[in-house]
Amino acid sequence: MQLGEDQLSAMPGFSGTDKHSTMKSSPRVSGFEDIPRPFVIGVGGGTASGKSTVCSKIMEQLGQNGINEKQQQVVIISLESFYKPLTPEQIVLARKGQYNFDHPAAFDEQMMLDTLLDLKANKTVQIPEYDFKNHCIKSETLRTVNPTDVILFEGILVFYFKDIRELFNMKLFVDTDADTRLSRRVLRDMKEFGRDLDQILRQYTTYVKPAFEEFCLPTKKYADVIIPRGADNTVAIDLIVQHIQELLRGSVKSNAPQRSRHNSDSLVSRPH
Ligand SMILES: Nc1ncnc2c1ncn2[C@@H]1O[C@H](COP(=O)(O)OP(=O)(O)O)[C@@H](O)[C@H]1O
Ligand SMILES: Nc1ccn([C@@H]2O[C@H](COP(=O)(O)O)[C@@H](O)[C@H]2O)c(=O)n1
Repeated sequence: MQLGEDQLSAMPGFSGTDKHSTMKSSPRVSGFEDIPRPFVIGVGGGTASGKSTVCSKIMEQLGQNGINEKQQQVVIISLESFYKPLTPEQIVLARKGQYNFDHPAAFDEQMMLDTLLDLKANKTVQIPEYDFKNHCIKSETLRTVNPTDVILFEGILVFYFKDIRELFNMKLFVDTDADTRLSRRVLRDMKEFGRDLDQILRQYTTYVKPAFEEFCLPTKKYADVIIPRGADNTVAIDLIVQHIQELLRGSVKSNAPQRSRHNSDSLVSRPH
């Protein structure tokens, strides 16, 4: 499904056309005709910087929360879905905080690339869901992701892999102070994953922090937009949401002739 004018104009903050004053208030910016669909946004940043929270806020402001997955026009995909499976020996190490989940080699780059290429080709894909408590993929659940308008792909190393980095149409880096990230990470790992403080701090100092400095932080230079303070930065999030809405407005127009659509996706004609 593609975002139609009706749905877009229902989005909070959408300042586009109405049926009587097409484009008068917000002229189409040249170049938007070529906006790809889906529009893929990479969201990088250190652990617990607020990547997921920023993505959720973007979804919410695009009016996408609480919508049936099949009808969602914006989806969030997380890098953790692409962790390589661990051997029994590695699981033992992981339980003691002695496995490096922050190294690029921990991820299945090929699977990530294939999945993103399929999504870019508007194919339906199945994505594993990750279980942080047990350090493995939830074998019983594969998430189906249908062709969509916007993909938010978030994770610590989304900009590390060149092939994947080049697939993004927009790159955001969530930049949150390291002390804040560590304190959030400790609370999250204890509350949500039932880990003990010793294990969390050992893993953080041995692997998480050095890998952040070696592999994640250097990718900040690829970002189009850096978001200081993460989800607290409502100004940045509002601007990004507005920009996505503008882009989608262009995309709706340019893709219309090639795609079948439902009546509810009615488009308002625009001057060229
Ligand atoms: N602005 C914020 N203020 C307070 N807590 C936050 C904020 N942003 C995120 N958190 C909390 O910090 C933890 C990590 O946030 P999350 O968005 O999952 O980060 P990431 O996806 O980068 O790992 C979560 O428990 C989340 O609820
Ligand atoms: N079994 C696992 C898998 C990953 N981690 C840590 O998760 C972090 C990445 O997720 P964020 O939401 O924080 O971006 C990464 O730093 C890994 O150390 C883990 O602890 N256990």
